Amino acid sequence: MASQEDHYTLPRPTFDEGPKILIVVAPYYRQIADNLIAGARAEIEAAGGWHDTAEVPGALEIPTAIGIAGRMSDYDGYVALGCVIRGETTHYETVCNDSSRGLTLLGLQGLAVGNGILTVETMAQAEVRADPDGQNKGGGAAAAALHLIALSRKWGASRKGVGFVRPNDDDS
Ligand SMILES: Nc1c(NC[C@H](O)[C@H](O)[C@H](O)CO)[nH]c(=O)[nH]c1=O
Ligand SMILES: CC(=O)[C@@H](O)COP(=O)(O)O
Repeated sequence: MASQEDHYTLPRPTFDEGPKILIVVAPYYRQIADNLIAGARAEIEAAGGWHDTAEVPGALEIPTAIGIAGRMSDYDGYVALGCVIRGETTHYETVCNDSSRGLTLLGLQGLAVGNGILTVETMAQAEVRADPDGQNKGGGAAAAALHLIALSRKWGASRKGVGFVRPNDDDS
């Protein structure tokens, strides 16, 4: 099995104007969430960006919250953070699959979304992946959003994204 250290990481993008990013986090496991948030914030700040943070009860609510923010605000991108740990039933599959699919659909609608929702079997697996000095999945999710924002700007999209029209868009 390939180790996490083996994969390639794109160079951090640069911006003339620091992007404004909303972090939406489900602190179902508080300490895990706090580590994911720390990693994401550090990555956004290193790129010269700004961040706000919103909490939702669980991973299933993250896509809905980002969808609401996408219609009601003008963030350049979004970072989804959470931790789903398998229990006794099949609910794990629902939470994992529906949260990730919801984020993918939002991306296909034109939002720049990085997915940092951990889907793991044990708390130990979550801890090493959330640790900013470990696998830093929160930082990785923020980096993904930053790269998508940079591509949007490179290809000429307005700050309001492409295709995700808000009711109050002045250029809609
Ligand atoms: N088991 C986990 C959940 N479950 C809760 C759901 O995400 C959702 O909030 C509930 O079904 C109400 O809609 N959420 C996590 O983030 N992590 C879990 O391990
Ligand atoms: C991922 C979940 O929803 C899970 O933690 C719920 O636990 P259970 O499957 O034992 O009800």
